[in-house]
Amino acid sequence: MITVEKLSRRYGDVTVVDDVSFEVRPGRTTGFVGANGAGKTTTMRMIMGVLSASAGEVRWKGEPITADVRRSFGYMPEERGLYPRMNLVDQLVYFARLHGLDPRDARSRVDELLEHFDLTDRGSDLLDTLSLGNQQRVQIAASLVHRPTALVLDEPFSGLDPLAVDSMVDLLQQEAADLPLLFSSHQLDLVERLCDDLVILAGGRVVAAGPVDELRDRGAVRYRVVMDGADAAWLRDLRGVRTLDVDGEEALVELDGLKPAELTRAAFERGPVVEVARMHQPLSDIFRESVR
Ligand SMILES: Nc1ncnc2c1ncn2[C@@H]1O[C@H](COP(=O)(O)OP(=O)(O)OP(=O)(O)O)[C@@H](O)[C@H]1O
Repeated sequence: MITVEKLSRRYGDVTVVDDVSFEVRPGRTTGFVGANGAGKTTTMRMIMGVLSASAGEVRWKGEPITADVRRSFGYMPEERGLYPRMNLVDQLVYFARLHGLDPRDARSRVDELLEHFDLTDRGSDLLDTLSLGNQQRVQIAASLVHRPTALVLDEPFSGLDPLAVDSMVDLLQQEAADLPLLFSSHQLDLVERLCDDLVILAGGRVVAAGPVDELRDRGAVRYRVVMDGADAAWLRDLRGVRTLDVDGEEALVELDGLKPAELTRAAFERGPVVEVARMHQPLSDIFRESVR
């Protein structure tokens, strides 16, 4: 487990990361979200030791993190860092060797990853001849080449189409299922789909953190009512309900005194019903409310 404990970073008088604490647990995917400039990259750089902290510390399995432990992590930096004019095999072997794999092990690991990433036939191609999606796959492969103990990925999915995202997610789930995985992203739908835990940063501070399910449950419970061929506007006059939106046969409501079963009964009394469904609060709402 990676523990970030009261981490701060100042530039002159400006504090860009302010007393940030959270945990990244093994076997769990932790999403790191926040508006542009919230401090995500700065925090990740401090976790990786690329940038020193002004205060606070990073721990690994409860102990202060060391350079050796950091070397064992897989890191995908925001500025990337592969060599555009080097072929895939040579550069992945190079990274594996930098991490201490012997030549034979490095080569077999690279072959394994290229196969896994469906890039075997591109092994001798230069990186910059690959599509953006394939270059991102190589970036991920580079972060996995030394069989890391944890993964810290700065916007690994940016610029990818939905199918490329799905295939990257599959690969990560196969290769890194048991590892602590922290990744930053602006794609909230993706974060919602992938993450077990969430850390929301605003202005350098953690404004919400915890399991995604718990964060969702903290918000108001909403119900979607869909009538069959009848206007749903009657919900506006129902006592014990706050109507958030009505669109023809559909309405979104919050219960304000009424019980769920009473809402369902009231709907059936008004006419044919397609559904009365409890809605999870979307992550985008949690995000907006947290950073407000
Ligand atoms: N070397 C630096 N000197 C001064 N300020 C800096 C420096 N590096 C970063 N900052 C500032 O720190 C703040 C946090 O930046 P950071 O890149 O960590 O945010 P972020 O959440 O990763 O943003 P984005 O989503 O846009 O990548 C920003 O206001 C940025 O301008």
